[in-house]
Amino acid sequence: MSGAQASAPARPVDVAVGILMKPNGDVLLGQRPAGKPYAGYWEFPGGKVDPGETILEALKREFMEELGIEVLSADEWCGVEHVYEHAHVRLHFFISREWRGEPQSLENQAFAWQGVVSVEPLLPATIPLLEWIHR
Ligand SMILES: Nc1nc2c([nH]c(=O)n2[C@H]2C[C@H](O)[C@@H](COP(=O)(O)OP(=O)(O)OP(=O)(O)O)O2)c(=O)[nH]1
Repeated sequence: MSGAQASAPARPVDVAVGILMKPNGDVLLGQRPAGKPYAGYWEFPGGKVDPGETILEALKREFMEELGIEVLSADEWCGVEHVYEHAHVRLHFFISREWRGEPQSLENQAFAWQGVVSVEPLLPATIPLLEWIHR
């Protein structure tokens, strides 16, 4: 392989991310479990889109797998690309105000409802979103 090929950026991986928002503006954050890159960092729940899945389908699947929550509706809000050492990701952020169920820690992760987000550290690509949410 030539040097040019070796350093070419990998195609971004699509990630579906959901911001559950209560009527009072509180949002749900989760802490990345041990064994994943950036373990212990806080993020909005979500995960990678599987082949053949729409982004919304991935969002619903991840919320069910991680938290036992059925997302009833979600609006696509914004997209952010970020290059980490472990991956180049394209994050698709959705806001949901309609879901069924209470969050459960199905992957042994911590989670927290936050008004003013005070958990840390946060995943680097997620930090700017917190400012935008409250605008
Ligand atoms: N869920 C989520 N991922 C985020 C956020 N911000 C951010 O940079 N990411 C990045 C971290 C990861 O590189 C990627 C999500 O991939 P992941 O590894 O958590 O996905 P997954 O649950 O499908 O993981 P796996 O099955 O491969 O273990 O997106 C965020 O707010 N929420």
